[in-house]
Amino acid sequence: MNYTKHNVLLKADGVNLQYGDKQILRDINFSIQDIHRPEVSQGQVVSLIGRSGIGKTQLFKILAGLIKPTSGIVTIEEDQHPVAAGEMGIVPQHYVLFNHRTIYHNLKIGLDNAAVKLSDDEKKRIIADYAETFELTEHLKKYPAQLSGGQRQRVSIIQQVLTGNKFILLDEPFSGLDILMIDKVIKLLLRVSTLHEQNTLIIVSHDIENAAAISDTVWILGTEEGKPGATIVKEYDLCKTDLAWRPDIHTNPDFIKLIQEIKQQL
Ligand SMILES: Nc1ncnc2c1ncn2[C@@H]1O[C@H](COP(=O)(O)OP(=O)(O)OP(=O)(O)O)[C@@H](O)[C@H]1O
Repeated sequence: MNYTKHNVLLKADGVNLQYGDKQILRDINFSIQDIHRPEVSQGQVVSLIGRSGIGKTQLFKILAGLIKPTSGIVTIEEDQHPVAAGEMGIVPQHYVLFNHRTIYHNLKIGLDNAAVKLSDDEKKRIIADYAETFELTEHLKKYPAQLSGGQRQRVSIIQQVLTGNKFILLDEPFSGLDILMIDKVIKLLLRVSTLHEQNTLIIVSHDIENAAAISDTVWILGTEEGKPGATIVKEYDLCKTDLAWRPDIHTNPDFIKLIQEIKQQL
């Protein structure tokens, strides 16, 4: 498939994390580049995959600017400034919707936090549009407890899209969802990734198959013999191997082989 890679949008440079004398992350280096595809407004979707307890959540927090690494730096956007808390949309593992507010109000919180200030009428119209596009119109007056886990997850993702942040970090976005809901969340994420050229989704997960199926790049977080802490042990560029942006990916023999290969590394 035709594509080119341009400016660096995010870079992790020599990231180390230590708690006391315990090394959690070691020398993490990767960069996300702006992908261009002819006739598609194509954003970026990358996955950081690793087994439970390896340090994914710590890396997630560093990428989000929520904790500082012991050494190294994460820089973002064209001017490559150090990331600060609040610059990335965050969809945590246990989605944090406000339980005493309706879905409408939860989505409005996203717009209230947007850099662009909008009138209440404009907010109403935008929320109605998004709800329609993402099949949530009938739920706008409900409270989070009245929705299924998958529906809440989708609201949480849309809330972050509405903030206008181009970077959205998702911690285990498929966990606790049944297969149909995973499918809906995947469709939503793919949609979000093509809403804007620079939209960049960073998925942190141990769900290899679903994460890889929507990614253009997969990094494996693992350990190396004799060395403490987790690092990127392998990078898979799925654009290069023609396994990105394919609707039929789950049945593609090369993709199935890739999943087997990744599983052996975890
Ligand atoms: N504040 C802390 N002080 C010391 N060690 C910590 C602290 N927070 C996390 N750790 C350790 O860091 C390691 C990585 O934890 P992390 O939560 O990032 O793993 P994870 O890959 O996200 O796991 P899971 O998939 O189970 O959520 C664990 O060994 C954990 O015990």
